[in-house]
Amino acid sequence: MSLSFSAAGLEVPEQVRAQLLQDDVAARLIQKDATLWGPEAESEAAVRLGWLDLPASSRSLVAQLADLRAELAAEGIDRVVLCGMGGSSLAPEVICRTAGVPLVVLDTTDPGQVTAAMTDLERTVVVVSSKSGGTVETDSHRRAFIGAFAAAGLDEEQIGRRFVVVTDPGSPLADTAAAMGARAVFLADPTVGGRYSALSAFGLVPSALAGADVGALVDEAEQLAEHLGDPANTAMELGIALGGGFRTGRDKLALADAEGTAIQGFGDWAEQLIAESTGKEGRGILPVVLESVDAPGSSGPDVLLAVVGARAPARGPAVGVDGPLGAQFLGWEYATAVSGRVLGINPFDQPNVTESKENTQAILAAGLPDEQPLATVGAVEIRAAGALLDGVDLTATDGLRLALDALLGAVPPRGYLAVMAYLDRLRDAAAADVRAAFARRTEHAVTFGWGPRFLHSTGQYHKGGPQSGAFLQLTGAVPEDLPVPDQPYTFGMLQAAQAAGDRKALADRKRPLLHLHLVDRAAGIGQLLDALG
Ligand SMILES: O=P(O)(O)OC[C@H]1O[C@](O)(CO)[C@@H](O)[C@@H]1O
Repeated sequence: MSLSFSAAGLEVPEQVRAQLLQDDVAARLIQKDATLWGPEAESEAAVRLGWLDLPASSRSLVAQLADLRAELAAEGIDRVVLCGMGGSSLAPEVICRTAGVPLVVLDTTDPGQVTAAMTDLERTVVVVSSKSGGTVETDSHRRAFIGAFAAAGLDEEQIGRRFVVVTDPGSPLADTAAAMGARAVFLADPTVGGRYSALSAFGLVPSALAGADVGALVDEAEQLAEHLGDPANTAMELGIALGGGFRTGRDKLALADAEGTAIQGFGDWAEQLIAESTGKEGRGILPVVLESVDAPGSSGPDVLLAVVGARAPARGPAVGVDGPLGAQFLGWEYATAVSGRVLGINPFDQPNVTESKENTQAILAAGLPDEQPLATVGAVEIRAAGALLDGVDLTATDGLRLALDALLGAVPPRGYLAVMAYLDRLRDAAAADVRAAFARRTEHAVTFGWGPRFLHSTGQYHKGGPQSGAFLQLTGAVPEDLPVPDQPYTFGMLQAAQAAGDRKALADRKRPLLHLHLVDRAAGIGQLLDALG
């Protein structure tokens, strides 16, 4: 089966469909017509449409990866750790979860989570994936693992053999990989952007090494690719729904895996694709990843529900996209590119992501800010930007709830609340429950992201999209920090600088922001959930 599309209760302005048809968008897209997104996007689009070729061009990787997996297995190496951010790790995570094979994904700077990944080293291979080769999180992971292997007694040559690298040709990481004698280096197609790279070496290498059937993924995508020139193909229908939903005020896309579907966690991948592609120039579609189809936030006046792995629920407004994972990846990429044309933006750049990165670097160089809490309630230090908490009695017994209510009250009409947790997403997993707890208390869309991972995803939308967000930042105490070898900072300092850098980017935009620092993470999360009822 390829991909099927269904919709319920969604009224798409006829003009959206008619215009796409009249402009011959389906045929022009598969011919890689870089003029589809306007003159300003043309030069970027000209070097960003290679993802359309991947169902054919990635096939040669399949046998090569099976051989590499067998070679590693023969040496007793069967545990795969993937270091990569955003487009360099989100697809492998969905692929491996869906296939039910273990893959340790490191897309964090949390010292506890990084330390916990450095176990079972005798059977571990580390895949370092970075398109640019310059992403600080990924480079820090690479350094930490080199240190850990050395501490375990491996010599330089043996250490190099524990690394597999995926990067673009000519990137600094390609040089580093050669210098460290990496076991294998996969140079990806540079005309494929990070969030469109699921079916490239970025998606396939770690997944295949972990044991997923990547040949099947390529087959599934290829079956859909054959139809993409058809003006009424299913991916085009999805693109029309996304763009048409936006035009009718449904600019929040609630994403859920269908109950019982084999596909696991698709929303986290689609979130980056949609947020980074469309959230710019003051507009965009905000993806809201739901815990289930019926979770709070699945409906609302500005919400379009998208169910992955089933038909659209009759209650609508909703779309359903059914079909295997390989086809889903390609179909959503195509639909996002189409919706970019409807929105009138360039779906291939991420102009506001560098800002937080630059803030992080500046803070690391200048030293972390010394911020004093406005109040401490149990395990939670309350900090805020601007006048958000003016007049709020934080000394009251329910001071924390009052602060949270003040934040909710600051969400503008048709706005959203973003919860951003710079915590350990395994040990502090309960923090994610905050999303549904908030969503039960408000009509506004509520999103949740783990920092710094969301900086490479919804972070673009927060800063480049409509300025209608209110933000809750969670940070936590670091009981045991971890050095980043040969750098003047630790993981804990990097994590804190990333959080502070993003606070600055949001404060510069005068966005309402509440910062809660959990001096005891588990107790603080519990308190927060209690306060939200
Ligand atoms: O693969 P890289 O270059 O390390 O980038 C990781 C991620 O960072 C971003 O470039 C921007 O945050 C994403 O678009 C990308 O997927």
